[in-house]
Amino acid sequence: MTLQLDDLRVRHLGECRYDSPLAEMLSTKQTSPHYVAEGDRVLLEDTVSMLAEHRLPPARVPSFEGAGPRRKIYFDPARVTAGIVTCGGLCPGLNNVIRGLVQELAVHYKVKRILGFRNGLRGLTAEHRHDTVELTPAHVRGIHKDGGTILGSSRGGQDAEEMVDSLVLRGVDIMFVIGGDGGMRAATYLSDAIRARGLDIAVIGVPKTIDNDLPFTDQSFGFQSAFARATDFIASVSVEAASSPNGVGIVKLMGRHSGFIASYAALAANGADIVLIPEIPFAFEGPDGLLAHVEQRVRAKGHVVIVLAEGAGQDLLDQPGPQRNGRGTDASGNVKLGNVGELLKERIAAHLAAAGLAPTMRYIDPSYSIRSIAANAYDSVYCLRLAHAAVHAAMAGRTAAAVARWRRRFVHVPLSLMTSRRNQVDPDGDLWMSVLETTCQPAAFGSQPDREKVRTGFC
Ligand SMILES: Nc1ncnc2c1ncn2[C@@H]1O[C@H](COP(=O)(O)OP(=O)(O)OP(=O)(O)O)[C@@H](O)[C@H]1O
Ligand SMILES: O=P(O)(O)OC[C@H]1O[C@](O)(CO)[C@@H](O)[C@@H]1O
Ligand SMILES: [Mg+2]
Repeated sequence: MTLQLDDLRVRHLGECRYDSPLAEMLSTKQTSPHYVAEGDRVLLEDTVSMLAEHRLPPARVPSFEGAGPRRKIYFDPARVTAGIVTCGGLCPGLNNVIRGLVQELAVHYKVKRILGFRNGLRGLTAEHRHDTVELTPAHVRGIHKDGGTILGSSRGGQDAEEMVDSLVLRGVDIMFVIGGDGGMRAATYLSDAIRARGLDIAVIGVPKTIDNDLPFTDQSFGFQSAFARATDFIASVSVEAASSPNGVGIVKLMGRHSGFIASYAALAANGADIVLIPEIPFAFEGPDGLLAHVEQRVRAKGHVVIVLAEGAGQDLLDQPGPQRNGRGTDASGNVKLGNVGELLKERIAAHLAAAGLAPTMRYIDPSYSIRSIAANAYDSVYCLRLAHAAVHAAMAGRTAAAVARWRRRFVHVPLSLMTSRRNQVDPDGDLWMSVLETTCQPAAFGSQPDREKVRTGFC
């Protein structure tokens, strides 16, 4: 199914009748390479051939509504209450987004009441709906220097109707949901339940996750900070491996079912011999299997460095059964991953010993170390600008939408699209080509069962 222009339209709560306090700032604004004027749109596709396939005039090809302040807004700032919640795994930049939201709401729109709901969407259940914190610029002044989230986060499913009751009881007009695929899914259910009740409450998602597994955004915030931190561990394990006879350095990195952190960290560290990601299955055995390649690298250079995405090789661990992997799911329904790092260590150590290359194994699993840090400079700016875009969207009455950066422009993406599929590394894309060019590893290790085609199109 090819996306059409109407698939990318964002819902508006109604006519914007109030003058925006930022209207004066907009008087001279027009579209340029550095600004998307009100009413203009950002193309979904950015190559001549992809655009030509539509055989449509520019105004009809799929495009996103540009983000940014509007001259007229839907809500009366003097009477608005905003709510903020952070959900799912921690991610560098969460506090930066909270700070940006509060600053833009309070300072520029003069919104007087901003409620922080605690510990993820459980903070919107009947049990916790009154345990909120009033957020003011003074309260959030220095939080951007800290990792984590001052509001707390959690996993688990909550009832949409119960959450809507909380918004009504607390008088919330705008709800900002900062979350990953799960959080965006929850925001979708929340806005659906609000619409079914005919309520005038805007729900705006701010996509978040170190995994970068969200579609329709160039990168999710926190991803750059996480993979930058991961390069430190790759550097350490490379030193250990290079300083030991038949050294084998392995770093296992987060990313769930997407291999972006492993791919980018390996490219940034630029010293890995092998990168293993969930999107590309691998076999241990056989003349072109992984073990033969590891042995060849150890014989050639005396050591080997492997960057392993935590979601790689799950098929080698999976047992048949209802959850496919037999390990069940977490409170949010995410499949629990098996420890492919342990399997890799065992198989490589045994193979090299049998080949007469007694190995020195060095294994690092940074785990939470790459996501509990503060945002780096890039993500700090990105988070602040996403927060500004989210406030402008909400005040202009947009809802059931996320703010995202798409081809360098800030845009509004319907939540239904944000949850339509998982963003994964395209085995036929240029990122993976760069990894192969850097590691000189083969495109595949061992004879592959038919690889589950990674859905990398727009839909
Ligand atoms: N299928 C779902 N239906 C309703 N709500 C959901 C669903 N999945 C997740 N949620 C809600 O979203 C919250 C966050 O989801 P999850 O724990 O999967 O993390 P996430 O938002 O995907 O972030 P990350 O991927 O960075 O960990 C959950 O606590 C739950 O409240
Ligand atoms: O926070 P938990 O429940 O330990 O889950 C860890 C998962 O969360 C993430 O950090 C973000 O989704 C994944 O990369 C990782 O697999
Ligand atoms: Mg997720």
